[in-house]
Amino acid sequence: MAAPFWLVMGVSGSGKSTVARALAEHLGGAFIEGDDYHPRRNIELMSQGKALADADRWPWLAAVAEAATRVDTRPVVIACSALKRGYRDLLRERLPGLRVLFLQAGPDLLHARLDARRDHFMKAGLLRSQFADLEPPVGEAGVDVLDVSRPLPAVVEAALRIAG
Ligand SMILES: Nc1ncnc2c1ncn2[C@@H]1O[C@H](COP(=O)(O)OP(=O)(O)OP(=O)(O)O)[C@@H](O)[C@H]1O
Ligand SMILES: O=C(O)[C@H](O)[C@@H](O)[C@H](O)[C@H](O)CO
Repeated sequence: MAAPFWLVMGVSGSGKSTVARALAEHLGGAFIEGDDYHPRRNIELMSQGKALADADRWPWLAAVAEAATRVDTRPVVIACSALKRGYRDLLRERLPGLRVLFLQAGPDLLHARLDARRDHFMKAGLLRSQFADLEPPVGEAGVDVLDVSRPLPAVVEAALRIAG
């Protein structure tokens, strides 16, 4: 049976929004942009170049999960950093059958992509803290790893192959 929920996760600049949106479109599902569910204070912190702490993230993750359950369409494809194991466990608990796509690339490449990105509150300076917080999901149930150092069409094609 097709998975009802997909989490596209990784550090800032790994391509979560881009890949999740493309995947949702190809699967005929709904797309949820995790960033839309941050409390305003979180956006302010990140805009000031300050990393979020666990306490800032829990209410956000709960809001993302709730938004996903409110959507009627399936599958629901969610772009959300979900950097730590505990964050993913919260999402798994609330979104049964959740499949995870982990977008992986090195800091230098992602730094360059963030530097080139315009009009976004999240700047490349926070990348170091993102990698420091990252607990790769490798070995957790229902996880696939995508090498996103490749050009976008190849990444999307690989994501579609995984999603069937
Ligand atoms: N495979 C790729 N090759 C080249 N550029 C890419 C690729 N994937 C994404 N990008 C570009 O990298 C930038 C970051 O992508 P995107 O905004 O989707 O990442 P994100 O993980 O959602 O970031 P954030 O968490 O900060 O919102 C964008 O400008 C996007 O167009
Ligand atoms: O978990 C976090 O540190 C943050 O929430 C970020 O990852 C942002 O949501 C996003 O990735 C930036 O656009």
